[in-house]
Amino acid sequence: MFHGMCGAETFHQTAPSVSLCNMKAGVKVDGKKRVLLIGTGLIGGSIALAIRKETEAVVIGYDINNEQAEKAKQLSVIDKVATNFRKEAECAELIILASPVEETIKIMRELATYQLKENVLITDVGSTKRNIMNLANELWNGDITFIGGHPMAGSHKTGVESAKAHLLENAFYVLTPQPCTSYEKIEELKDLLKGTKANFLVLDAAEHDYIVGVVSHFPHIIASGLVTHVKKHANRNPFINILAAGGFRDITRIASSSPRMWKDIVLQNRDNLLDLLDDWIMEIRNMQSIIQTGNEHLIAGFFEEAKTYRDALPVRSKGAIPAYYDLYVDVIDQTGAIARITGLIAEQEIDITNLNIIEAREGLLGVLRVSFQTEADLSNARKILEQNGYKTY
Ligand SMILES: NC(=O)c1ccc[n+]([C@@H]2O[C@H](COP(=O)([O-])OP(=O)(O)OC[C@H]3O[C@@H](n4cnc5c(N)ncnc54)[C@H](O)[C@@H]3O)[C@@H](O)[C@H]2O)c1
Ligand SMILES: O=C(O)C(=O)C[C@]1(C(=O)O)C=C[C@@H](O)C=C1
Repeated sequence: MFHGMCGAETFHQTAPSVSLCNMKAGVKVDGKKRVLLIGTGLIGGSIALAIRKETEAVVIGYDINNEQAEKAKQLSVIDKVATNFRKEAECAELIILASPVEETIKIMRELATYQLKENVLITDVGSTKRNIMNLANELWNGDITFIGGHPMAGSHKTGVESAKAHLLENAFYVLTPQPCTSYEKIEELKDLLKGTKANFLVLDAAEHDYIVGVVSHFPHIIASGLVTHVKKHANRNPFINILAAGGFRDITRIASSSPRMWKDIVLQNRDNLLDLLDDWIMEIRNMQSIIQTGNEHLIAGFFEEAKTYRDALPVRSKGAIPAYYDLYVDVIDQTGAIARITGLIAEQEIDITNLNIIEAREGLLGVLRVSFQTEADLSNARKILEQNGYKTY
C-alpha cells in the first residue's frame, strides 16, 4: 500500500557531515531502543509512560521548559533528561515530537540539519497533520521515515503531572504515513506504541484535518466563543456566574484547554475552520428562524434531530467519542452521600475512572455521573447500587 513511492528529489538541508552520536553514546543501552521524546507534557508524557510499560526502550526527554523535563524525570515518566539535544536526536531510533504544532514545524527543520540514524523513525502527536506532513515530505523523501500521528484523546489539562499511561487506551490514534513509507515501518511504529492500547487508523493528512476540524477543532472554538458570550452577559448581571450549572460546565469544559496549543491548531487548520464557521452561521440563522416561528413542532423537531444523532454516536464502542461507560445516579445532597456510593462500588473492586457531580442543589436531588473503563464494570456497579436502593440510569 505504502511502497516504493519515494522520489529521487530528496530535499537536503546542509547537514553536518559527522554525527555526534559516537559509538559510545550511540549503541543501544543494553540492547534497548533509544527514544527521544521532544515535549514532555501531557501527551508526550502519557506516551512515554505507555512505551516504558510495554517495551524495553529507554526514553530520553527534552523540553524547551527544562523544569517540565526535570519533573518528567522526577515522576519516572522518562528515564533521562536530554542534556545535548542534537546528540540525543542523532542517537535515537525513535523520535517523538509532542510539542504544540507550530513548534513541531520548527523542530522538524532543525532535525533535518542533523545526521540522524538511517533507521530512525520520526513521529509526532500534533492535532493537525497537513502542514507537518507537507514539511516531512519536503525534508525526508525516502531516506528517513516520518509517520505523522494524532491520538484522538486528551484533556483540557496540560503538563506532565497529568500524564497517564492509560490516557490513550481505546482511543483512535490516527497515523498519516508518507507516500513512500512501507507497511513494515508503520507496523514497527504501532509496535513501539502498543502500550498506549490505542486503535490505530491510517488516514490521509488532508482528510484528517477536515474530519478533526469538524469534530474537535470547531467545537473547541464554539466552546470558547460560548464562554466569551456568557462572560459578556455576566458583566451585566452577576447572578449569571452563580447560576452557571452542570449544562454550561459540560458544554464548555474544553474551553479550559491550553490557549498556546489551540492557537497553533487554528493557525494550521484555518481554511477548514473558516468553511465550518460559514456553515455554522447558516445553522445559527436556521435555529433563529425556527424559534421565530413559535411553532412547537418545529422547535421540538430541532431538538429531536440533534438528540437522535447524538444518542446514536458510538459512545459505547471504541471510538473518537469518549470510550467512557457512564452511569448516572440520583443522589441527595447530604454529607457522605457520594462516599457511600463510591464505597459500594469499591467493595466490588470496580475501578472508577471519573466522577462528576452534574447537579447539586442544597438538600435537593442531584445527579452523580460515575465513569468506568468497561461495560462490565458499569453493569456490575449498576447492579450493586440498585440493590442498595439507588436509582440509576
Ligand atoms: N491535549 C490534548 O488533548 C491533545 C490530544 C492529542 C494531541 N495533542 C497534541 O499534542 C501536542 C502536545 O500537547 P499537550 O497537550 O501534551 O501539551 P502540553 O502543554 O502538556 O505539552 C507540550 C510540551 O511541549 C513543550 N514545548 C513547547 N515548545 C517546545 C519546543 N520547541 N521544544 C521542546 N518542547 C517544547 C512545552 O514546554 C510542554 O511541556 C500538541 O501538538 C497537541 O496538538 C493534544
Ligand atoms: O478531551 C479533551 O479535553 C480534548 O479536547 C481532547 C481532544 C478532542 O477530543 O477534541 C482535543 C484535541 C486533540 O487533538 C484530541 C482530542
